[in-house]
Amino acid sequence: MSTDWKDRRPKRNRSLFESFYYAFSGIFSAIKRERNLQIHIVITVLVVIIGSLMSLSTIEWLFIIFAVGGMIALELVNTAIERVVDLATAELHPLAKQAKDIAAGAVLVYAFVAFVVGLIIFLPKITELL
Ligand SMILES: Nc1ncnc2c1ncn2[C@@H]1O[C@H](COP(=O)(O)OP(=O)(O)OP(=O)(O)O)[C@@H](O)[C@H]1O
Repeated sequence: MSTDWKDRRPKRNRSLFESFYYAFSGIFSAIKRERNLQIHIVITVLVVIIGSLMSLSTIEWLFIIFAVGGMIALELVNTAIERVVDLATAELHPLAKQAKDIAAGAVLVYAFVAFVVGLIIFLPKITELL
């Protein structure tokens, strides 16, 4: 079996530090270009501020961390899929459409879950304040 693809890959990471560096530069380049990711970051900051003001329990913080962290991670994966699809074809193609729409669907599902988690945690505290 040909291993030609291995020779065409960019140079392998030499150290753990370099791997982190590339991962962080990927995160920053996605944040710079993707409006949805910027919105998620703003929401995350707001949720952390509001959560701190409402003194959430440890369990509540754990759910919030999984909700917002998972949301950002999934949006990064969605962005990576969009890039690969655009790299694979500049033409309109039904499979390219499916790949992008399914990845966007995954983000939508998680966004709904995160929203429900936020409602369950914050709604009772907000109604208590009113
Ligand atoms: N190569 C393609 N072939 C067929 N349909 C495509 C292709 N590229 C994009 N589309 C369709 O257009 C939609 C928008 O794609 P586009 O790449 O412009 O935005 P996006 O980057 O997916 O959106 P966002 O960044 O807002 O999540 C896709 O969800 C898909 O339905």
